[in-house]
Amino acid sequence: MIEVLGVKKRYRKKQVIEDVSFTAQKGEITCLIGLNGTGKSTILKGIMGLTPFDQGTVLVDGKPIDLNRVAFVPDHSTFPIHFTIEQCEAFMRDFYPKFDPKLFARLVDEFKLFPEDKLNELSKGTLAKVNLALGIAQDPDYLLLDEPFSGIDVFSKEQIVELFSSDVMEDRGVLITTHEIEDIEYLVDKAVMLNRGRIVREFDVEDVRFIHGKSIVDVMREEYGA
Ligand SMILES: Nc1ncnc2c1ncn2[C@@H]1O[C@H](COP(=O)(O)OP(=O)(O)OP(=O)(O)O)[C@@H](O)[C@H]1O
Repeated sequence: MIEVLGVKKRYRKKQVIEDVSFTAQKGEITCLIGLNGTGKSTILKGIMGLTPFDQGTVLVDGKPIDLNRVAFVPDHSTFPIHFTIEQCEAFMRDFYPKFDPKLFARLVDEFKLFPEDKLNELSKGTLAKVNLALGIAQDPDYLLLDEPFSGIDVFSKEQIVELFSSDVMEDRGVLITTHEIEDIEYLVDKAVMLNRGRIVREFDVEDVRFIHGKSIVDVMREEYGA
């Protein structure tokens, strides 16, 4: 389980995250939900230590984060744009001892990627697939995904959603931010709803669906008044 405990983050004078606590379980998909600028990416980057929180603690299965067990897939590529996909893979193999070339090859095949393609020649959606494949192939226990559907066409989205419910993701804990809730609604176990850097609702998606007959978007309408 990822435990985020009482974290706070300020950028200059602006308090962006205010005392946020939640958990994300292994084997489940937890979705961080919120309108633009509510602090979702800041929380993912804070968990990874990329932009550390000012206060609070993050524990993964009761211990400080181990980057061999938690992978982060940002909404942009972190590699030099002249790199080919296979150069990215080679870098990841050197850097992450757990990187699984067979799993990467499977994802390359499923996403119909060409390893010799350079990143700067790829469409936004294809680049998102490369990032996702590189993240999953780290074989992490937990995967943090920042807007994985950003700029992705409807069929590619379907492909990624299918992947989420396949053996590739089995037993991994996923913490995801997305504005495209409808696309993954039925896969999400838990929703953590933020507003202006605070958690306003945290709920089991299935409970809310069966007991109250509400979708995540229904709850968002109530909360954000849209
Ligand atoms: N490096 C930074 N310096 C200053 N302010 C920042 C920085 N990064 C983010 N912020 C601010 O922090 C707040 C939260 O940003 P964040 O990117 O976490 O929101 P988000 O919920 O992921 O938004 P979106 O849905 O638009 O991606 C915003 O007001 C943003 O302007």
